[in-house]
Amino acid sequence: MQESIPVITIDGPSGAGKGTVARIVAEQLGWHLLDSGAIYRVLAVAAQHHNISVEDEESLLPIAAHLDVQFQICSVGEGKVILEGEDVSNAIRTEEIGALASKVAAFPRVREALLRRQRAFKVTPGLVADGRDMGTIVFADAPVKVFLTASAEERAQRRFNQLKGKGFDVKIGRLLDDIRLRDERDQNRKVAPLIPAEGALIIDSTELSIDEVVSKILSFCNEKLM
Ligand SMILES: Nc1ncnc2c1ncn2[C@@H]1O[C@H](COP(=O)(O)OP(=O)(O)OP(=O)(O)O)[C@@H](O)[C@H]1O
Ligand SMILES: Nc1ccn([C@@H]2O[C@H](COP(=O)(O)O)[C@@H](O)[C@H]2O)c(=O)n1
Repeated sequence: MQESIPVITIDGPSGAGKGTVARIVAEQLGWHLLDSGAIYRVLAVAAQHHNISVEDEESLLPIAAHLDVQFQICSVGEGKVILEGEDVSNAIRTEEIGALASKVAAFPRVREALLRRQRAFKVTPGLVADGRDMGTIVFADAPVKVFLTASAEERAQRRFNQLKGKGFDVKIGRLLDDIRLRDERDQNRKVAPLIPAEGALIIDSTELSIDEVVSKILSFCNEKLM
């Protein structure tokens, strides 16, 4: 029965550490993982491939409805994203694609078209889902909801370290501007804005290590699920 499958939702702004802690929590519990931002990023790349403007909701709809994407698990914590047969795992991780993703994500009908695909990740024994509206919309009935945040400066620094480590040529000032712009767009859009879900545990990770955040989430889970 689909209803009895537990879901932990982790929402929050870009660079707060959602993906990192979601992966660790999912590994520790042996549950499935949904990186919902990757779906919006893939849609932005697909729009580029098909020469469709990210401002054109009507033309984005058929691509969103029939997105030919596979999320392949290669080894623990490692996955490949395949769009129309092409490995786009690195291509979707740039800040440029993050910004385009937040534009396509502002369209209500695009979000609607991607709902079923996201909900299909809810399979036994459980799911850890990270994004912007996991606890408010996609899995509104989840028993455990977390809102993870950090200062914009800290998030820009983390993103800088992450992208540098992957060999991208990035500037911290530009990253901070991008993060602020994306926060603004995600928080103020008309549909599924980035806000904490009712009952969510709010964690400010500015001064916390990854392990400390994971431990807070696991304690909250124990409290809610036991
Ligand atoms: N508490 C923390 N302290 C220091 N670094 C962290 C912490 N949490 C995450 N990081 C690092 O910050 C970077 C960004 O984290 P992550 O990609 O998980 O963020 P995110 O919230 O999923 O971002 P996005 O929504 O844009 O995908 C990663 O390199 C990660 O290792
Ligand atoms: N549930 C979600 C997840 C993501 N988005 C939008 O996609 C952008 C990229 O997401 P990342 O988590 O990979 O950075 C993000 O800025 C959001 O606009 C969303 O709307 N809902």
